Amino acid sequence: MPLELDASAPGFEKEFSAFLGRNRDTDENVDRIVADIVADVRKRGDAALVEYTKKFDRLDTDAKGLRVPDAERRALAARVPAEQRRALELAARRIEAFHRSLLPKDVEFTDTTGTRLGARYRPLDSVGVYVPGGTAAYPSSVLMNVVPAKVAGVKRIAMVVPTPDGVLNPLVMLAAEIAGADEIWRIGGAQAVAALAYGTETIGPVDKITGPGNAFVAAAKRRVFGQVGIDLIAGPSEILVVADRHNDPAWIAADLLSQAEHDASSQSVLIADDKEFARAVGRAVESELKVLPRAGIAGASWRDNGAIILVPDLGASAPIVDRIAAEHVELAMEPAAADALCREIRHAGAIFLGRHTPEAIGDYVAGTNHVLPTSRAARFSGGLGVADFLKRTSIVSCTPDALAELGPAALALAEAEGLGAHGRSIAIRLNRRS
Ligand SMILES: NC(=O)c1ccc[n+]([C@@H]2O[C@H](COP(=O)([O-])OP(=O)(O)OC[C@H]3O[C@@H](n4cnc5c(N)ncnc54)[C@H](O)[C@@H]3O)[C@@H](O)[C@H]2O)c1
Ligand SMILES: N[C@H](CO)Cc1c[nH]c[nH+]1
Ligand SMILES: [Zn+2]
Repeated sequence: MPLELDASAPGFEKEFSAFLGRNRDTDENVDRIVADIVADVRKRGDAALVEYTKKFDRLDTDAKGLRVPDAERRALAARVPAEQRRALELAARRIEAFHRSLLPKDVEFTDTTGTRLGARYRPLDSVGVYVPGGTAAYPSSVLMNVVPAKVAGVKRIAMVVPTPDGVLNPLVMLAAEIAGADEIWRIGGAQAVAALAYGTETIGPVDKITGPGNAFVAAAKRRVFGQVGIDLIAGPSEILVVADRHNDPAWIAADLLSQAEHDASSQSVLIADDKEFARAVGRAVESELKVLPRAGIAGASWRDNGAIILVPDLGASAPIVDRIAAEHVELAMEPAAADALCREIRHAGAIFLGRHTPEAIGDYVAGTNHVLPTSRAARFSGGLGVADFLKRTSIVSCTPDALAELGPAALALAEAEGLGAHGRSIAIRLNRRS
């Protein structure tokens, strides 16, 4: 059974804080293992990459064999049945359309002094896209990363994906083809992140690494940040369902398990205002676990990281939702109630409204991005978007009059900071001594 909490009970605050404080993806062990792998790949390049790929993915190849040749990609992609191809194409079109709408516009602004100020956006030169593949293949994650990178105009997109036992997934290859990845490398985990960050003899380094992954991938991204940019920490998946008693318990159970089945470290939480309904959902989860293909992973996740929280009033549950700051929040209630609660929620990666918007629709075809912040990172971060593949440059242009107006204040501040050369570079243009 998962943890059961009652928000009206006296010990709630202590138990809830302990639940929030649990660390599912940054335990010291993971960090230590990842530190060694990253340092080793940085030092020994391809030789280390090949060794770790053999150890973790059971792929025995030399460095040349790590790159997927275009012909192999095409041959595999051609095997994908028409229905799945159409589904991927539909998803790609919808993701592209939504992400085009997120493209920021350059800004130009002239203030009252005549100073021209601007901000312009330019695409990154190169990105490395991590596509998970350790326990399941994620063609949808290929689209979620590569399509926005293309919309932004990134020139070089290097995709990495682990291939357990050396098996390449045809749908992942097709998704890479549809979205337009430039390079595909069959590597994963911390070693892939390190190779993208520092480069090896065969893999050119990139400027930024994006994409979700397990705890090892998330820890590696944290570690290489600074050498390269990273998008956000998109680790083991999470779902928080706020459901009233008018839902079918089987629907809610299915939603909770949809994220539990990703990873034993995933987190599924139910917030309900009716004890009998919450119990019925718990029973429905147990019965669904008897037939689910990934029941081992989903069951472990539900029992170890799951929670059922009883609240007196769902309409007032936003503060609890915010403290969990989940990757996905589902509001399974009447549309007006869902809209009202949605307005109150401040911390969530994505919010799904109403009884007919299961989170899984956002994983695949809604058009929004499924690479979203986990481990409460929704407090300070949103999901992956076009902006992650762009950088902003500020532009400043002063006329002589504008400099004459603004210069004295800058000069005063430079003098206050004791930075003489700063002051001089302004004063010299104002024909003054500083
Ligand atoms: N938050 C999001 O937006 C989002 C989106 C999609 C997927 N996900 C998450 O991605 C993850 C996918 O995980 P996965 O494991 O299937 O694939 P993965 O590609 O993330 O990880 C596989 C790699 O992990 C490394 N690894 C595994 N065990 C290791 C060990 N003991 N020591 C060192 N390295 C080890 C190996 O190198 C292996 O290649 C799940 O946690 C899922 O929830 C998150
Ligand atoms: N739910 C995952 C994000 O947390 C994304 C995904 C990919 N495939 C299925 N689901
Ligand atoms: Zn999912």
